[in-house]
Amino acid sequence: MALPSDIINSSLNSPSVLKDGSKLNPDYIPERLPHREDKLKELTIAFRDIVNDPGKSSVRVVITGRTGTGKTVTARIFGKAFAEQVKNRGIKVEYVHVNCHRERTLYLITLKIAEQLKLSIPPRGLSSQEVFKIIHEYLERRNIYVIITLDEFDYFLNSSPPEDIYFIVRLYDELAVNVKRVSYIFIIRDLTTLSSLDKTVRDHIARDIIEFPPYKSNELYDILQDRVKMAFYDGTVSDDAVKFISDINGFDKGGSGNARLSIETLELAGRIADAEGSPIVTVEHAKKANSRLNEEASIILDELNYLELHPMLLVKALINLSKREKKESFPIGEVEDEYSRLCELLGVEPRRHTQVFEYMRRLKLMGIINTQQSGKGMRGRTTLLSLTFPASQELDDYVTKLIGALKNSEQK
Ligand SMILES: Nc1ncnc2c1ncn2[C@@H]1O[C@H](COP(=O)(O)OP(=O)(O)OP(=O)(O)O)[C@@H](O)[C@H]1O
Repeated sequence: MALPSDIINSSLNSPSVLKDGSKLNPDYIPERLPHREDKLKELTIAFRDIVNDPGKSSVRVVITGRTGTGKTVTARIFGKAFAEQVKNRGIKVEYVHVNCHRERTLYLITLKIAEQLKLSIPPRGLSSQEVFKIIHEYLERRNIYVIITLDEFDYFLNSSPPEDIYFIVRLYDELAVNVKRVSYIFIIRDLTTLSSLDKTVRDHIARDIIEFPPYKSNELYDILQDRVKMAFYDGTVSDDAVKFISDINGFDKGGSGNARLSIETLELAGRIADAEGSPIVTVEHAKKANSRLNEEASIILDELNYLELHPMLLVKALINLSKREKKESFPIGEVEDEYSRLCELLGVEPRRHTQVFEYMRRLKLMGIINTQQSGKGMRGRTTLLSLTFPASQELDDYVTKLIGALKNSEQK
């Protein structure tokens, strides 16, 4: 029988179909954007006043569309390329991208903007409004215009006090300046979020709406082929495998039209091929990857369907924390705080601690969460909670939808 060290060494040296897996990473920014060229054009037209009549207006564009339709990547590529191109025409534009789910408050968003502009802000004592003023003065001094993308802006709209929303979108009512240097791209997954806003605020956001439709199968095929070239060795991915993934996800063939999920399937197919020692990713590997990803999702979705409102809110609290903090497990107290915040947002009374405990026990039995005791490092010992599944955007959307339905049925 082989020694563990031999097994490890031979596996470390075993060949892989992947030449550069980082090109399949969700944060990787590709050079080309197949099938989003028209969106780059629309964005350029929307922002060209910055070049034609600098400082006259503050441009506002909303990008909307389902998950995985390229909203984030298109905004980033547009911002960078636009700044580069207008530089040749003598105009200084900086692009700033802030994720409102990660930066949860107006203050954190403002600091992030300053940080990306490489502007140092005193650590304490300033309000968001004051920081914004410093940012504007800096732009003025250097004659810079800035395009700020506020990604997952739905989250900011749903969780911020009205005065903060008002401030950020009606910026030029608050700042007494002649030259408007700040323009925005708002990325909003669900446009109905806007309907709850006051008209005077809404009109400052929804001036120009660019919709990103879910991808059709031939579009996913082109996107995947680009990634195959970048991430895999020549000739190691069969055309049938790519075709299978694009057909199963293509919106015109009943799929979700999600490029992220398609790329994730391609990557998993590659890893399965490696694990089986196959020099080629075949359609069988693609099928296995697809059913593995779907199986995981469907078992969890099934379980979630049976939850009542409050346990569901606990799941949502864990999803929020996992996405925000990029960690997996959280002390029970933190989960309860996030849960209480969600209850407040929804206008429902949070359950008492003992009841929450009972829900957690049940969620554990259902296989939805894991619990473990923290090590001694933390103050005393505490229970750490984690989800048994990745906090993907699809799941987040699904849970949010179920919460909405449960809340409505409670009110009836
Ligand atoms: N047209 C495209 N060409 C190449 N890659 C793409 C394209 N569209 C999307 N992608 C890739 O698909 C993944 C998801 O895209 P992105 O994060 O931009 O979607 P999104 O619409 O912002 O999703 P979400 O609403 O979930 O945040 C990323 O890895 C991105 O690089």
